[in-house]
Amino acid sequence: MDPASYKKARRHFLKSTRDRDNSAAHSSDWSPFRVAEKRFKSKFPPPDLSNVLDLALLDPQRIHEINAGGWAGRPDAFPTRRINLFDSDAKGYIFPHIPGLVVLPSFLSHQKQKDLVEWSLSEHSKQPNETNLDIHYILPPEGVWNAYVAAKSDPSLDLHIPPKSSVVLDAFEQYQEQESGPRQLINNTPADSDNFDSLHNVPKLPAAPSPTAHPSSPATLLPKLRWANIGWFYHWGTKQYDFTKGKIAVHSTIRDICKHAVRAADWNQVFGNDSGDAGDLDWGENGPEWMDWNETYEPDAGIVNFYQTKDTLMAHVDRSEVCATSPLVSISLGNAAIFLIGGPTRDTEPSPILLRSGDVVIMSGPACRRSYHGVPRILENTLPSHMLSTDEDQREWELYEQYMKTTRININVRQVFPKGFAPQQHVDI
Ligand SMILES: O=C(O)CCC(=O)C(=O)O
Ligand SMILES: [Fe+2]
Repeated sequence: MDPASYKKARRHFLKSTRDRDNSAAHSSDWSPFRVAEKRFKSKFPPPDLSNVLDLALLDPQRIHEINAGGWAGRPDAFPTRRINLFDSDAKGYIFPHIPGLVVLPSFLSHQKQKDLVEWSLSEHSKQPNETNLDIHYILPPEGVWNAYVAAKSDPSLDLHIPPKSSVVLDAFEQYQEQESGPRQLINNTPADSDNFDSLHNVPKLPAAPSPTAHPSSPATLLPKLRWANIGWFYHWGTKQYDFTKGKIAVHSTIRDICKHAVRAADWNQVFGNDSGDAGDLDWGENGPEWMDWNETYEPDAGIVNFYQTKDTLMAHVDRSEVCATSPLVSISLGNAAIFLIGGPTRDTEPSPILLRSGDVVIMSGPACRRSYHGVPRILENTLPSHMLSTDEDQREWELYEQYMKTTRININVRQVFPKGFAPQQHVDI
């Protein structure tokens, strides 16, 4: 080795050793949740999934889907219990150490999964529903997906979507631009019925558009679509809902699926006297509410998350909803993911669960509903074959298939207010 190459190789070796030592020093400070996130994020070497719960392995009809994707966990990674489901051929599972978590693998038919992908992109990701792209771009009314499809079929219809920062700002907007500093992590106060008025009165400034965004085609913006709001508007800056913008009804397709999932679960097995630790939960002043969910559960907010295979969702708690115990229903579509769920702080060791297309997760009750959770990994190349186009839908589905090859969609639906509660009657809106 010539002296220059030797020096270079040595520098590289010393640097990588130093980096390793530094990260080792930090890793002792990492919370168990952070350690798990790091482990599942790793591309080289790929993560070991032997401690990941994979309930699809219990279903002979899903063996092809599991083998084709090349990733599998274990059906017994941690203790589970089967529960009865009403009015559904699917199966339900609960977990003694996470009271209130219910997983319904394959709850949605293959056709329903395709319908929901279509709904998420074509019907929902456009005005009046807000998306992350609306913060930075003046999107056409048909939304980024439909603009992309139109340009594919006729290139003369391709658009240059202008960024908002190129638009001349009025004085008020300029003032807001100056006010908004670097992005800060906001630890929001958990909402409840007593602090509703004070949270509602916190000013909610619009997010500042990126000054570096430039005119872009729908095809370049589509992979940057990250979320689309459902129902009550969520304000990311304060992590609170903004009731001044009014309410958009939750689409009947989504509402029906969520209600069906909540009615299907036998809540007596989840929270009743024979449910072990779940019987000791602190439900707050109104006491246990699960007995009434068949009547009182009414979704009114949520988000559609779009993940490209490199994307992750860091550990968080969804605590902006006044209803702190009512079910949150979460639908997985497309590529599979590792979902981590822990406890009230990041110091609880999280349980990893492999979620596949068509699976539904319900987070409910005082413990689970306010537990840390996140998605550290989308498992690449796991789009199941039933999400590919068929002879019949070849033309319409081709672009969906292409997009979904690198995508996972999660429809995450919540209840902010008790059924029938109208915030307009409590504050000036
Ligand atoms: O993608 C998921 O499975 C979870 C999403 C989530 O936790 C959220 O949107 O709050
Ligand atoms: Fe969440």
